[in-house]
Amino acid sequence: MQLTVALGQIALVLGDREANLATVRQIAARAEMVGADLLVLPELWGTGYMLEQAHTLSDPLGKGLFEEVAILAARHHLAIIGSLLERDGKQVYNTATLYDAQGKRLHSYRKTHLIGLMQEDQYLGAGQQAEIFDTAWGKSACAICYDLRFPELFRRYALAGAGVIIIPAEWPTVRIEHWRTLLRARAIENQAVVIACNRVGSDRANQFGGHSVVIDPWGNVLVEGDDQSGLLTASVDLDSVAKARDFLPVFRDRRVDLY
Ligand SMILES: O=C(O)CCC(=O)C(=O)O
Repeated sequence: MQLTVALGQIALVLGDREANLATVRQIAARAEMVGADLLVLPELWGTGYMLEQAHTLSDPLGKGLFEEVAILAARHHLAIIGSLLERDGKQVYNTATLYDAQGKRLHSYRKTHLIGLMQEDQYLGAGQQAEIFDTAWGKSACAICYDLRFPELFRRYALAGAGVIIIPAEWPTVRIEHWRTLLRARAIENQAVVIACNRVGSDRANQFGGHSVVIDPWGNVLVEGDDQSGLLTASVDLDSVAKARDFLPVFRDRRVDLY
């Protein structure tokens, strides 16, 4: 089975939900035109890192910007995933949601590793769940930006059967080589398709580096952006996951008696 992925590598306007939604509406229309099955958006695409206003800039699941994504998914007949500020009572989370091509929410994931370097831990709650989910293209999982530095999360997903791991991000230019290296490592070590969308542009503190990618289970980069905004597309062979895992059975060969 082939999956056509579109990566919406966009610049964001800090705290301006309407402007960012307008950009995403255009990107979703373009993703439909290129025949994408799945559109991936960056982390916190609605607001960027304006965390001191997280409460007022957030929405409960299913409302506000979450509802707008559901509408776009159904309108353009494609699945959409990206993260937004989610309000649940007094707490706010950095939450990635996957909507299917009918606009139904299939999964939500609250970022589990909050990055102190960007004050996330001061303003947001940490997710307490890391589960895989079923999609039209098979078992998949989600991680958000800083989560990429924690291989245990990805191994958990792979052992649970996920063959596709999707990562929305706001990764700064200054550490972009970590991003590129770790993404390939997560794909190779877990024999998984890794789909990662990073923003571009800048905010008060950082320049963001783009280099959104789709990587196959052998670590081949199927498409990679530069540091400019744009829509990137790739078609990925999902059968390659089972083939790689059969050919080189590293999960079987782990020494769980030692570690
Ligand atoms: O780990 C990094 O270097 C960047 C992570 C990050 O920017 C984030 O989680 O938002």
